[in-house]
Amino acid sequence: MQADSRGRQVLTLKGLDIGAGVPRIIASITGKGLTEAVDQAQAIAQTHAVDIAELRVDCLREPIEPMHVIDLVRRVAARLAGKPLIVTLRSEGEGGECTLADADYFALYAALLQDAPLDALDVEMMKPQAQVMDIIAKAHARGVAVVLSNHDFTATPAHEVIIQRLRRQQAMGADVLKLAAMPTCAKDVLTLMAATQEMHALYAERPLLTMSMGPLGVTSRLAGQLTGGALTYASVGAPSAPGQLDAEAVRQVLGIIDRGANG
Ligand SMILES: O=C1C[C@@](O)(C(=O)O)C[C@@H](O)[C@@H]1O
Repeated sequence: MQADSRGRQVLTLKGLDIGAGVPRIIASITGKGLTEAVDQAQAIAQTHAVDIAELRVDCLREPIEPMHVIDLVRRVAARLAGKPLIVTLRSEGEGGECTLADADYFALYAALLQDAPLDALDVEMMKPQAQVMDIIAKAHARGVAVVLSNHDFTATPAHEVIIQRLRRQQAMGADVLKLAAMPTCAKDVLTLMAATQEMHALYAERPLLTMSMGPLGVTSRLAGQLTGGALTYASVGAPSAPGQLDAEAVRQVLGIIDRGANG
């Protein structure tokens, strides 16, 4: 990690700087089985539009057993042509398909940290705190970055609550601060963007990854240059959440905004 004069750190994963310059683009691998997941990894490797892959382990239809998932992560990582890999188990309560008990969620993450070639791990901040802190320590001991995440698929928290959660993630030791919320009106999208901008301007020492989901929220996924968001999700094939745009289109729009903003 390098830091600027205000203490903002740039996270580097596999030589890719996150938190400086144009926002980085993440695409999710949502395959229901090994072959589909590996094919998606290959497609992500081949497009210049995507910087980072996220493997959504919760989308697997096969039993989520450590040996099986470790093998999957190895095969996916081998196809990514050097692009960094985030591994995510998204719980049902946060918009995913993982129904594992917390003990099994953390046991699987601990097993992956032992044996799988991942660059970052997505950990839901609202899980039991002692276990969250333990897995953060384990990840850091292995040189794996932690994305602490929080999702609200029904509403957008108030401006102050968004900032509080992102600050808490930072205090807990996150390397990336992530919050996704569902807007019910245009103002909710502006709330998410304004809270991100304030967090970036006043408090953030780590890269920010925030989004307002669904069709109403698409502007938030393109607004990192304005709000200070360092990363955004976009799709290669099937989106992994509502409102994700095609990665090629997002790459173009981010380039246009960057050229306009930097002359
Ligand atoms: O947390 C997120 C963000 C996301 O939900 C989105 O809205 O783009 C997509 C998920 O795959 C990812 O894990």
